[in-house]
Amino acid sequence: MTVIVEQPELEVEVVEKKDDVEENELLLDGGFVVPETNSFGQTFRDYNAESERQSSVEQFYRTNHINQTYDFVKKMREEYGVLNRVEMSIWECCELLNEFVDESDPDLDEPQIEHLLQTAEAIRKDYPNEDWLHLTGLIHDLGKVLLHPSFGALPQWAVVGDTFPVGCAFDESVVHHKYFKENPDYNNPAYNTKFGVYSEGCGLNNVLMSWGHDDYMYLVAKENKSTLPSAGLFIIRYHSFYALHRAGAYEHLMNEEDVENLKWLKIFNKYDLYSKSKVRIDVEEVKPYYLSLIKKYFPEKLKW
Ligand SMILES: O[C@H]1[C@H](O)[C@@H](O)[C@H](O)[C@@H](O)[C@H]1O
Ligand SMILES: [Fe+2]
Ligand SMILES: [Fe+2]
Repeated sequence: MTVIVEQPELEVEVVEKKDDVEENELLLDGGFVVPETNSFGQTFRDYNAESERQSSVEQFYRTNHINQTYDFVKKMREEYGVLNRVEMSIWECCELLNEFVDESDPDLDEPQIEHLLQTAEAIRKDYPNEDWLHLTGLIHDLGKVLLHPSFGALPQWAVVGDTFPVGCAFDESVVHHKYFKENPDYNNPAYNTKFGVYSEGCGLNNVLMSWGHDDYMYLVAKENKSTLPSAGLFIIRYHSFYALHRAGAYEHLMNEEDVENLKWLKIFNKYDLYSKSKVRIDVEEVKPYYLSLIKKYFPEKLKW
């Protein structure tokens, strides 16, 4: 049986700068006001700025870059792709994330559930009609449950942080690129050329990405037959792929569908990144709305 899922239309709107917006804030499409500083008062994603998190974030990336090899990713995809660990609903999973703080994130030290709700609510304000995008905001980081003991308590380097393809050369634009020199694939001629094991336009679906919460959550959504549109699944799967959506690297691996979906990912990224703040959302107040979306796009219980 073929299920045809309607693709959302992308309307690009140019928004005039409002008078009441302060000079140091940037207005982007959708009307979202991008703050200049993160919850520590520093510029976003500045991996070299001296801050209380700088050195631990750098250590995080060192371990991540050394250990994310082609063989490691293959093994993890096989092991976790079978989804035989836990049965639970999407909301139960959101609650599980309450106890984790992401060690790779220079901008936020709040529990993850705060970040999920902040992202979803910020999108909802600017794109009230795209309910699939609100839900995508809510669930995009749920793959971080891999940190939980019932998922084997994976180390942070195998769960969070920016992602990148394995099986071809690591692009210079990947954060803390220098640490790849200690990755065994770095000197492997099968994996260290521009295309490596891939070919021009092969499509990201055929590219192995470093293992973490993105690809895992994509597998969960797909295997449990979520009816989210392909742009939603794409966002979940590649939202940490900053080398692509920020720096434009690896475009030679994309196919036409990727090019379309990337437009939505770029929109999504602003909300994912810039909604990080100390502003608290009242969980109980927004919960009924998100439960209704979960019901629309997911089965009651999912295999994880
Ligand atoms: O530190 C962050 C965090 O782990 C996010 O969830 C991930 O999507 C980002 O790409 C990463 O840089
Ligand atoms: Fe993420
Ligand atoms: Fe996120």
